[in-house]
Amino acid sequence: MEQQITREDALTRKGYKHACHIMLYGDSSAKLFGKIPIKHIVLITVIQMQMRFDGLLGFPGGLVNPSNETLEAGLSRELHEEVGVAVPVGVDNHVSTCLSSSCPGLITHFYIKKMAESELKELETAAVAKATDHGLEVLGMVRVPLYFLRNGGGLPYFLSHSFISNSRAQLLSALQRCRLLSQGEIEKAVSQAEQMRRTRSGDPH
Ligand SMILES: O=c1[nH]cnc2c1ncn2[C@@H]1O[C@H](COP(=O)(O)OP(=O)(O)O)[C@@H](O)[C@H]1O
Repeated sequence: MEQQITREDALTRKGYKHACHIMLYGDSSAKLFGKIPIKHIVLITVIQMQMRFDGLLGFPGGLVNPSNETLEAGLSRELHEEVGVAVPVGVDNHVSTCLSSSCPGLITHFYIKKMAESELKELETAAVAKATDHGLEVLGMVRVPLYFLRNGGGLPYFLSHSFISNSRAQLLSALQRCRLLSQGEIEKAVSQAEQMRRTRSGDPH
């Protein structure tokens, strides 16, 4: 469990690195196979370093040096490199700050921004066509499937993949905070994903 601290406390601590990541999401009227409502688009990026070596998923963003720029300006700069368009981020988009348990000396800041479906689609196109990091640090943008299909398809399968740092916990708390899924649906997805992980590893417990 990551230790939560305030954004202000984080900025007074000396000797820490700061990583800022963001969940960009929006409502969608599209339907999968013409019948399963997509409801919401949640973008999450696959980052090159993790993809090359262990295939991890994470949110767009990166390291920011608060002595050179504000956390939000640094996050906007990282986003521009990764998605190829300017995405303004403000303090009002900040949702949590944690001391990383997996990476000592790292503080992770998490942000959420709601966008229009048209803006998200433009961003997905630009991420391939214009982003300087495309094919390098970022291998591609993927959408999180927020629905349930038969045999664990959709969100449970997605959650059974590997995620960098605390990004999986950030995703789950954001789904709840933004009311994109009910608490019961989130618990169902987490338990089905856990079951899949056990089945794959051959561990029945
Ligand atoms: O989506 C995320 N949520 C939380 N922490 C993350 C996420 N992605 C990466 N991190 C952590 O932040 C650190 C720096 O992130 P990233 O690799 O995106 O920055 P960089 O591209 O500037 O090197 C990583 O080493 C990892 O521990």
